[in-house]
Parts: sequence; structure tokens; C-alpha cells
Amino acid sequence: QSPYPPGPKPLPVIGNLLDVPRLYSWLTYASWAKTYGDVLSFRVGNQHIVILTSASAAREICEKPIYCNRPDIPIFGDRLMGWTWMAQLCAYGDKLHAQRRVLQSGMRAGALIQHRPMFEAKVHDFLERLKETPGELTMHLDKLQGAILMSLTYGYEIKSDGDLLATAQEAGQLALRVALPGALLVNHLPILQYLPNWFPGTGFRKLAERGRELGQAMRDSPVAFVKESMAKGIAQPSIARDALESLNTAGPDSKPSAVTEQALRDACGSLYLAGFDTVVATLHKFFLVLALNPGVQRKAQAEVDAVTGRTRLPTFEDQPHLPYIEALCKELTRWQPVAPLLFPRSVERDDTYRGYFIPKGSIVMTNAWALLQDPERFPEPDSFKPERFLTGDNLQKKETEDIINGAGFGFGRRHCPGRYVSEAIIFMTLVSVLATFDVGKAKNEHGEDIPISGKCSGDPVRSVKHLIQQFHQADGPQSTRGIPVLHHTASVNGVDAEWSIARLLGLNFCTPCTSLGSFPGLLLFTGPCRS
Ligand code: HEM
Repeated sequence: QSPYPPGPKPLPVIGNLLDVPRLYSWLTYASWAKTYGDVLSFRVGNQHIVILTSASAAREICEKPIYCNRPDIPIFGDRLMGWTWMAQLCAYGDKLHAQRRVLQSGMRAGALIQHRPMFEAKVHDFLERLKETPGELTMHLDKLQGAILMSLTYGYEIKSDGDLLATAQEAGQLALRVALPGALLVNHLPILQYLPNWFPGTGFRKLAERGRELGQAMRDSPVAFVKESMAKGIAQPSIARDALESLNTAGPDSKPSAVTEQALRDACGSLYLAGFDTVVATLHKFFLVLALNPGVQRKAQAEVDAVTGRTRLPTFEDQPHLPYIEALCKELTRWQPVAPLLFPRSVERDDTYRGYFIPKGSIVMTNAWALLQDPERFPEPDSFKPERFLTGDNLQKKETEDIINGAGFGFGRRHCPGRYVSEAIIFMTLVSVLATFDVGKAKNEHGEDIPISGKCSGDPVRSVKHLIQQFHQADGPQSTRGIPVLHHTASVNGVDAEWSIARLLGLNFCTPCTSLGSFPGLLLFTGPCRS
């Protein structure tokens, strides 16, 4: 048998359990990579873990179908919550292919053009709310992303309470509650799921039951809403509407990976949990970047102002004329990545890669943080420098972009299907905020800046928590920039422009985080979650 990929020497029974830090595990993996190379492995108990630290290895491995499963998390499994229908947790195979067809068709760059007015309108609503209560930034960002996802997926406008969004939000909170490391013993001792209900310590079954109900509601109610709206002829453009229309017009398709109504329900029902925290965390990061880098903020504002003449809000049509903003968006993906170890894969059967044996059931993770922090490719990697994307020949640019996309959104067959959606939301929010707000550090009672370190928390479950907590309550809106924050009912050229602008002095964030569960001392499943 070929050797396992090299790695630190394991102890008997526990393997490398004591070598894997709970905090900043990606830093440890990056330093191991210097000794053991870009494909290294270690063991925790009898679980093999492989860490990839080069784009070439990540591309090659993540493209192979046998590396495209997700590790099992018992609470989400079919005996408990039954959430394995969700795209992000789904086994690799026909069901996933059908879902990904729905998602890729509904969220490809071309398909998103019809949603641009909606993105702009939701961002304008956000500006209004931010202007009124800048200290509530977190709440406003949550509302922005919630409203966009419900509209994009179902053409649904959120109401105050008890609506479809509430179900998705409860499901998001539950996902966090049940999947956080140490939250439920059953995730670490899967045998517990087979115990009868009366057995002490099986309280997780109640949560599982609620999860099952929410999962069902998340899949069925919104699609029922879309069908009803279609029957009345008032359905707004959405991924679900377009997919239902294609289903109605297409002839029967007997391929195992054919799109069915169930695939469509599953695909659409996955989007809130997959696309919420990742985008909200990136937008939080943007505000942090502005507060930490006044020079970047001024440059970006100057570029936006030159295009709009400071008489209107920016639009998607302005995008080709905003190269510095484009570079800023890329740097935002690179700097302090939201998913430093991407989402883990599990290996379906024994394999040999570059002469190394990778056993069935191994967990494979890509150290995206290390790829995006490579000083040869990204000099001074700790600094936030959009300029790094404005130079270089085309070839180098292309390679760098591939790395940013792969390390930001995943390599290979299970890469993020929501990349273009997040790029559109992030672009529109960035330019609109830059046009209308100045973002700065909060002041203390003596009027002095409260320092922000910009240091990221090392907990893989909360890698952006510290970034976010470093903001402080704003001291209220103040007029500065003199650009209209338009009501979304107004035309983009500003007929009903309201000439009152807020200044953001400081922000008060909650704690979006970036992974869903872990082994004792080891990240098991990296993905979006909330706290
Ligand atoms: C800044 C924003 C985002 C980041 C950084 C991000 C990142 C990721 C990553 C790293 C993966 C795993 C890829 C892999 O395993 O190779 C993923 C999967 C996924 N993302 Fe995103 N994502 C973002 C936004 C979104 C949005 C807005 C949506 C949808 C509206 C979305 C939907 C999904 C889905 C459905 C999957 C699961 C795909 C699968 O397992 O086959 N994501 N994302």
C-alpha cells in the first residue's frame, strides 16, 4: 500500500488530536505545509484528514467526483433533522446534479440581469434605514440580505412577521444551535441517534423534530406561494418562477439528473442558509475595511463620485467604469476570507493521489486562507491593497483571479453556485454606501477614535467575530456627503431624492461566523452559520 500523505507524527489511539489547535487552525496547517508539502495529512482518532495548500492540488482533487461528498453531521442526517436534501449537505449524485442545474441556471451572470432593479431597490432601502439608525448596521445588513434572497429565490417581498422569511430565519438559528462544536453530543457520538426516545440524553430529538418541520416548510410553502402567484399572473421574476416555467414547457425528461419539481423545491429551499451569512459577513468586513483604511475609502469614493458626478446613486451600468471598485471587491474576497478552510469534502472510496494513499472516508479541506495569503502572489498579504489587482500582465491576472475565485468560492464540481449573486450584491452595496456615507471609527467620550485592531478571531467557527466586535455603537446620523439616498420607489436618477445624508461614526455588530461544526479541536464542517 502507498504511504499516506506526509504529516506530523501521530500518537497511538488519539493520533494528532493534541497537535490541532482550536484557534487559528489554518495557521498551523499553513506552517505544516512548509514542512510536509501542499498535500499533507494527519489523524484524529481514526479519522484521516487531508489538507490541500496549493491551487493545483485543490483544483485536481476537488474536480474528481469521489472527492465531492460532504462529511456526515449526524444531527442533519435522515434519522434526525433530515436536512441532507439541502444542496450544501447533499450527497454527490443525481439529486445534487438536478439541484445544481436549477441553481446554476437561475444564478448565472446573464440570468441575474433581470434582477438588477431589485438589487438596486433593496440596497436603496438599506441606505434609508442605515441613515436613520446607523448603530443598527447589523440588523440592516441582515434585513438587506434576507429581503434580497427571498425576492431572488421566490419573488417574495418580506412582511413584518410570521412570513416566509421567519421560517428561514428560525431554520438558520436552529442550524447554528445544533451544529456548533460541542453543542450536541450526538454529533460526536453518532451511536446516540439509535437510542430510544425515553433514554436519558436524547433531548436532541426535540430539536431534530422542529428542524424536520422547518425543513419541510422551507421547501414547500414558498413554492406554493410562487405557484399561486403564477396562477394569478402576478408572479415576480425569481429562480423558482423561471424553473417552474421551464418545467411546464419542457417535455418529459427521463434522465436520472432531470430537474423535477422536488429538485426545484430542494434547490430553492437551500439558498437562504447557504447564501445569508457568507454575504452578510463579507459586507461587515467591508465596513471594517473602510474604518481601518481611510485612504482606500477616499480613493474609492473619488472613483464613484467621478462617475456619478455626485448627483445620483451608482447603478450596475456604472460597473465597467469603476476599476478600483472592482479591485476592491476582489481584495475583499482575499483579505480575511469568510471561509478560511472552505467547506470540507469527504472521500467516497480509497484513492491514490501523487503516489499517496487517501483512504475512503477521509475529510479533505483546502486551506484557502494560506492560498490567499501567499506573499509571493500577494505581497504584504496582511495589508488591504486593492491596487494589487490593477497591475500585472493578463496571464498573471488570470491566474490570480482563478485563485481568488477558487479560494473564495470553492474549487471544482461543488464550487459555490451563488458567486455571481454575491458579487452583484456586494458591488451594489459597496458603491451605494461609498456614494452616500463616510465610515469611520467610533469616538470615545473625549471625542478620540476608539482603536480597532482588525485582527481576526482564530476560532474557525467565528473567524470574523472579532473583526465585527471591534465596532462600537454609532453616535447617530450626521449629514456629510450630500448625495441623495433615494427611496426605492424613486427612479434611479433621483426624482424624489432626499437630500439628507448620514455619517457613520462607528458600528455595532453581532457575530456572524463561518463554520457549522467541529470535532473536538478540529474543524469538521466549515460553512456559514449565525450566532
Ligand atoms: C461572499 C459570499 C459567499 C461565499 C464566500 C461563499 C462560499 C462558498 C463556499 C466556499 C462553498 C463550498 C464550495 C466547495 O465545497 O467547493 C459554497 C457553497 C455553496 N454556496 Fe456559497 N458563498 C457565498 C454566497 C452564496 C450565495 C449568495 C448563495 C446563494 C444565493 C450561495 C449558495 C451556495 C450553495 C447552494 C452552496 C452549496 C454547493 C454544493 O455543495 O454543491 N453562496 N459557498
